Amino acid sequence: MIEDNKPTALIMIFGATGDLAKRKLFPSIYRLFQKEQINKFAVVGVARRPLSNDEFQANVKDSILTFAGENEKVDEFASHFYYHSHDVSSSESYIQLKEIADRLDSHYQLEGNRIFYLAMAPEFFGTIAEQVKEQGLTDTNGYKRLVIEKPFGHSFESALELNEQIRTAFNEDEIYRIDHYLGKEMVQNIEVIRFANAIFEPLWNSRYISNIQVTSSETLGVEERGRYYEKSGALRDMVQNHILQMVALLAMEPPIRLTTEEIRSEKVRALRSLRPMKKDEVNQYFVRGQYAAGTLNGAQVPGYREEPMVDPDSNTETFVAGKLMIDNFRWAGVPFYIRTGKRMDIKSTKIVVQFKDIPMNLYYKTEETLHPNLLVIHIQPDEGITLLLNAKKTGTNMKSTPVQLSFSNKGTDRINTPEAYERLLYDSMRGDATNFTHWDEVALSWKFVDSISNYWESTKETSFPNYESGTTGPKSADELLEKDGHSWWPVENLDLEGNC
Ligand SMILES: NC(=O)C1=CN([C@@H]2O[C@H](COP(=O)(O)OP(=O)(O)OC[C@H]3O[C@@H](n4cnc5c(N)ncnc54)[C@H](OP(=O)(O)O)[C@@H]3O)[C@@H](O)[C@H]2O)C=CC1
Ligand SMILES: O=C1O[C@H](COP(=O)(O)O)[C@@H](O)[C@H](O)[C@H]1O
Repeated sequence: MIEDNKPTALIMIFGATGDLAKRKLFPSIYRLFQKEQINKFAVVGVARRPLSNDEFQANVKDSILTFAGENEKVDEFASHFYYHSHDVSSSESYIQLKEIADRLDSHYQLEGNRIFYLAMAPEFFGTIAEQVKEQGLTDTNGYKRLVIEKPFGHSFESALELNEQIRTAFNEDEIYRIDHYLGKEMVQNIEVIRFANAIFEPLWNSRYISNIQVTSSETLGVEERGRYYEKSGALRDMVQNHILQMVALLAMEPPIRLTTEEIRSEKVRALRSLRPMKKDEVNQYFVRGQYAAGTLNGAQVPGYREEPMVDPDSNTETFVAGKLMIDNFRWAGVPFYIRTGKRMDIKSTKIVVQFKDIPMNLYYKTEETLHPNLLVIHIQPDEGITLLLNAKKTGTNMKSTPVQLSFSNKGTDRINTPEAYERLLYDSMRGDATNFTHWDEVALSWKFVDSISNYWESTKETSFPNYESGTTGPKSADELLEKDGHSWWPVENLDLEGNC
């Protein structure tokens, strides 16, 4: 059941001295506090390094000033934070953690509600879940919920093993698997655009849609995460989770009700319809890339193989482009093209829905430039929607020109737009699991991705590095669409300022 009143909870953050806690979690809890969406709460930070409560509170304040950009009531906010130095692999200190939790529960009247937020390396996820149960931290009168960060496994097998471990302590409806893309405003908007507009849903199928393109490009390189990324690559890091989640939202059937269960079950059905690939078909549907040195924003940047903790002969992909086919009645024959990569020319996530030309266009096609109708969903950094239509060119004799109808979130209340983590934390406190991934979605996504990664790992890509930093990726990504008579819509030109 979703609680609508101000939720109360004791939030235990495992990994409270880490990067995620500092950059995302503390500022998000602060914003909920500042907006008075929560008032009865306490946070226990857990990590190994020795810190007093005062030192930890000072770190929290520092994070708010740096990443939330405000300091109103920051002392009062930080006073809700406590610290417990604890090695999560040792069972003894969970007993002290339980004592702290029980004390804070009664001090702040938290009704026994507990959130266990795992902001740590994934190898600890299973142990923590088992220990909090064994040491009695989950024996509480209120709710107990596990919020778990990515990566959720490395393959279907490892994800299954992890899932079985955490299920010994938490039921599926108590597990909140974070996919931060599901907290983004415009990702949440996909359903509304589709299902609240009479003009789209009737056209949302293979009769009217030519292809759908999902691009998530980054300018950042692998930074300090070489150790993790070497074992992950772009396929596991971005496609298995964020990109397939966006595809599921675009492809799913309308749910019969807007409940967590119904929405998830439609997403699962869409993921089940993904066309599986045999080994010898992978190259037909997917291409991979790895960045070389290049120039980005005027500065010289190193290639992937020169990054710290990266093998100088690495076979890891930093770019993926693929063609997904969804073999069901609605989508038969419509390719969903996806691409994502690091060190590309711009930071941008966009969805472009390209509609088919209508026969009338033969009549109006007076110029080679006649534009197909496009619906562009701008996920980030700009947020909004653009619809590209054709209209009469002023003063000419029935010549057409593309025109845009644009909506930008910037113009409304962007300042108050909650960040992804803020929404997701709030949802987990309210018991709304809609924007978290269910095990069935995770399992299907891994099975799909495994068929590609197993093949890629067994074959050395001799062309690596195959794209320069600061570009749109390897040529093979363009060729993938050219084979079908399509091409990528250039995301940098499909902006909300009217350029196309
Ligand atoms: N950073 C980000 O932006 C994102 C991170 N994530 C995920 O979030 C998780 C955390 O990432 P991030 O914050 O970057 O990682 P960090 O390496 O910055 O932080 C790791 C944390 O774990 C603690 N820790 C490590 N070993 C132990 C141990 N044995 N017992 C107790 N505490 C321990 C560390 O503190 P200490 O050394 O004091 O013990 C530190 O607080 C990962 O799963 C990552 O994939 C997901 C998306 C984005
Ligand atoms: O999960 C991840 O996402 C980020 C990209 O997130 P965004 O919100 O900035 O688009 C990516 O950089 C990172 O490698 C990956 O682990």
